[in-house]
Amino acid sequence: MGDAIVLDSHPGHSNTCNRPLKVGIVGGGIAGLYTALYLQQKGHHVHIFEGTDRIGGRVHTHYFTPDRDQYYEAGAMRIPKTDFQDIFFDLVKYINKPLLPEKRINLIKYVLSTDKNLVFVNGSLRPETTASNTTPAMIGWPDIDEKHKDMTAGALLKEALGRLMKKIAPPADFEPAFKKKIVDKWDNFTFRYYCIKKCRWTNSLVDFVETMTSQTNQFNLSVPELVMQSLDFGVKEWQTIDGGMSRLPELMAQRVGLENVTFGARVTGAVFDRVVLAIPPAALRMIVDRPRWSVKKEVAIRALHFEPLYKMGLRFKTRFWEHVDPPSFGGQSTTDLPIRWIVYPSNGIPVEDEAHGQEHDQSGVLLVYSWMTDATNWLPLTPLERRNVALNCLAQVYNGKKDRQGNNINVYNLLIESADHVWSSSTATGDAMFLPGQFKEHFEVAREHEGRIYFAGEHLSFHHTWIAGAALSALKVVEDIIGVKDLRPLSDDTPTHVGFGDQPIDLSFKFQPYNPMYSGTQSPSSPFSEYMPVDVSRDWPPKGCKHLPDNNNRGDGDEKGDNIEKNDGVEQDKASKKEAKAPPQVTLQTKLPNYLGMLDKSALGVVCSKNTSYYAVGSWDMGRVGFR
Ligand SMILES: Cc1cc2nc3c(=O)[nH]c(=O)nc-3n(C[C@H](O)[C@H](O)[C@H](O)COP(=O)(O)OP(=O)(O)OC[C@H]3O[C@@H](n4cnc5c(N)ncnc54)[C@H](O)[C@@H]3O)c2cc1C
Repeated sequence: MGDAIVLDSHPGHSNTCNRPLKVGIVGGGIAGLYTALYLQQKGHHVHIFEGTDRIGGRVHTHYFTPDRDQYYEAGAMRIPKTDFQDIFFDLVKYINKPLLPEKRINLIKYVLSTDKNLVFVNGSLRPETTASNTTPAMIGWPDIDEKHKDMTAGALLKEALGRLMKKIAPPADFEPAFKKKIVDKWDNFTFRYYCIKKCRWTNSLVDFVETMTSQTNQFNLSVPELVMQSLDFGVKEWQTIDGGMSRLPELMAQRVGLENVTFGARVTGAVFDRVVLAIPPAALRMIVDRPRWSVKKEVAIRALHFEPLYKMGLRFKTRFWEHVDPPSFGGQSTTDLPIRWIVYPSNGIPVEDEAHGQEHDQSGVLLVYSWMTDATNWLPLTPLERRNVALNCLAQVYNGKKDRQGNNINVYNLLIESADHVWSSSTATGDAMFLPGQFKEHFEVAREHEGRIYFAGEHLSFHHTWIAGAALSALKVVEDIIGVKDLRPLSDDTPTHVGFGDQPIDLSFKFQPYNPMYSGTQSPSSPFSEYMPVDVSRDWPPKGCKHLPDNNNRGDGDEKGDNIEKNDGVEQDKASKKEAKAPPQVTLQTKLPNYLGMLDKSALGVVCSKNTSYYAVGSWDMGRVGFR
């Protein structure tokens, strides 16, 4: 790798590195992609290893059909227009800038709530009220004193959070004020404790406000967590991406270059030179073949708390929620049923004169959304049971409601199909939401790098639970890697490329021996195979790559493995242990095509048996990916 000169003269974008770095990034969510884009823009070489066959992580639009508006957001779906989210809006500008107008990301209005949305609590529909305008008296909530019984849930929450919010409101500088006035003072306490101790509420009043404004047990999170979350939810203007939020990570990946992304590469060991682990703690914990870090770091990785999240999208023959009285054009209905929230799509809302005129009989998708304990409850059910529960709940809410022709709404008859995502079963398990003590004890240590290993992900930002948080954590990682403070986020005024010239990257892949335990596991058949139809069983090395002759290269079929690290990460059965002396290592020179993610087991098996007759691997078995 040759020397290079600093080329960046853009203010705030100076680069103290004098050579292009080769950075491996584990995780193709927003944090990994943002890190990759920024480092590339600075002239560094990146390669993303994504464990699944899909880019975007928790930004995940499920498309039922390719037709317009026939999708639901299984992950992120809405962005508040606040200063904290500037990094998101800037990123959209950055991505859009070089694109043709018809390819650009189009932000549309997202309706958070309307006064027509329904409230279904304590067994019946409350048509006269919205969730935040409901008082304990209206719905017969037990054990509420005279002073509070006619106060709305919204006003009560404002009362509780108001004095805390004031301490961090502008002109105060958010981060120092948040640390000093909120974290230092209140981090060891739950928000429930704060409401009881400071606001003199009863537990029953806390339960009422939590039921109407959030979901079960959220108020047992730390005070700073509730403050942080309320900051962003307190605004009126919201936006979403027309055509689905997944458009953002997909376009980011295209900009990074699909040849720089390997799919189906669940990393299980880390032997990197310089690497960014842009994965949630639950996934990091499962990388067992890695260095042990300080006690505090290890505790932080174990402890940082994630809450489960659950969403189901249901596609119906009509957008019946827009036809009933009162109609819901966007926003969400609040229930205390297992589904908790019914979220109506903000995309595809008919324009006003149409809405009041003709009947809309086009199909549409709504989603049900549970958080925390309410999300956990879906876990033990089968997909069919989950759909039955969701339909039963929707039927209770829409019982007796009629469409414009006067027909009863029958959700069972109207359903076309459904899909859901139990985030507790994914590598992320949900979203970061901190318990008492975690901002103070774990947050800073969790985001510090360990030598040349860096950590990114939404949980490592003050604004966790947001896409913006993931991007902010990535920005910090880039600052740490290149040794520059206060980098400006990517935006439409970011220079397209500040490089060190076109340097080839040497990538070195070590393949684990085939583990019979995994036989029969599904092959990560990548949707990208059409772009790169390389069959390495016939064409080795793949076009554009060549073996690099070096000491570590086991491309010669030598099964002694003299210069190769012994495989210690994967359990093998006795038979294969006898034969397997060491894993083969194949060193390739770039521009490396993105071939690993699309190969099936047999193809890779052939490659490896060409090198040694003992090994067969599938890309999901690829335990170690190394950068030299
Ligand atoms: C249901 C839900 C609703 C949300 N709503 C919103 C919203 O409305 N607005 C908003 O701004 N944010 C929202 N969020 C939060 C937002 O989606 C996340 O904060 C953000 O996308 C997280 O990005 P990340 O890169 O930190 O993590 P992730 O998106 O989780 O990315 C991590 C990636 O790493 C991969 N990976 C894990 N382990 C390995 C391994 N060993 N090897 C290789 N790859 C691995 C994963 O497959 C994944 O692709 C929501 C999240 C959820 C789940």
